[in-house]
Amino acid sequence: MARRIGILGGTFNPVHIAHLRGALEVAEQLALDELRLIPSARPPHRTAPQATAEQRLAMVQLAVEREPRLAVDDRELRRDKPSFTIDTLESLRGELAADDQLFLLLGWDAFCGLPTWQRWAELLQHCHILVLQRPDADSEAPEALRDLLAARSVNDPQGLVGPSGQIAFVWQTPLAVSATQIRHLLAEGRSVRFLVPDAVLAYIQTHGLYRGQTDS
Ligand SMILES: Nc1ncnc2c1ncn2[C@@H]1O[C@H](COP(=O)(O)OP(=O)(O)OP(=O)(O)O)[C@@H](O)[C@H]1O
Ligand SMILES: O=C(O)c1ccc[n+]([C@@H]2O[C@H](COP(=O)([O-])O)[C@@H](O)[C@H]2O)c1
Repeated sequence: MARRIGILGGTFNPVHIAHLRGALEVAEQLALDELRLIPSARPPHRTAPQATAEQRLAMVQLAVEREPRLAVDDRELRRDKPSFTIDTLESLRGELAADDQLFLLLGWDAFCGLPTWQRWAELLQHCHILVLQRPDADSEAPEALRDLLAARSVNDPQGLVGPSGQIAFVWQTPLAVSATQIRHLLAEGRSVRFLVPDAVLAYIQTHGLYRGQTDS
């Protein structure tokens, strides 16, 4: 039987409750067999984060360790080049059966940036795209995405058929939390308790991450 696999890529600098809650809610709503969080080793559109790829991976591993619906995939740390999503999808597809369904989760802000991604027009050959609403983001889709949305979007994520090729919007509990906000709070010496899992908070404290810096 075809499997249903979701992936959420991110810099996860650090991973926070909106990533985790969104991933869990989508996994439940779409009855996914697996939802993998994939830390970006070298985020293509950002300056290098202060936390190393290994530290960001470790925080994601701690965050999901007691949640059987969520898993971590470290393949982007095993590639010695920028973490392009098309490469990740091609590599995943090489491990799946042809009829397995692959769902790429993107927050609204990430989705709006799609036309700037490496070989972006090929992404839907490998996966469906699930767009997560994000309360802290602008609402207009860029012009470059209008035709794609008109041709490929379906109203109900339950209506996504086949292994790849369509776009749907998914509901998640709106959480206006960002990693930027968390880094800023930590730089100011303030608490981020309840914005990240306790195990992630302990890791940040043990490794002295995000102290005295205002970004990245
Ligand atoms: N609060 C949120 N609600 C919905 N989606 C989110 C939220 N925060 C992040 N995402 C999505 O999760 C994915 C990974 O995000 P990322 O690791 O860049 O976190 P971030 O909080 O956006 O980080 P930063 O503040 O450093 O830009 C992206 O697709 C992003 O849109
Ligand atoms: O493939 C690309 O060109 C590309 C460009 C920008 C971002 N991405 C991916 O999008 C995900 C979210 O990125 P970010 O920078 O918002 O954390 C993460 O998995 C990145 O690797 C991918």
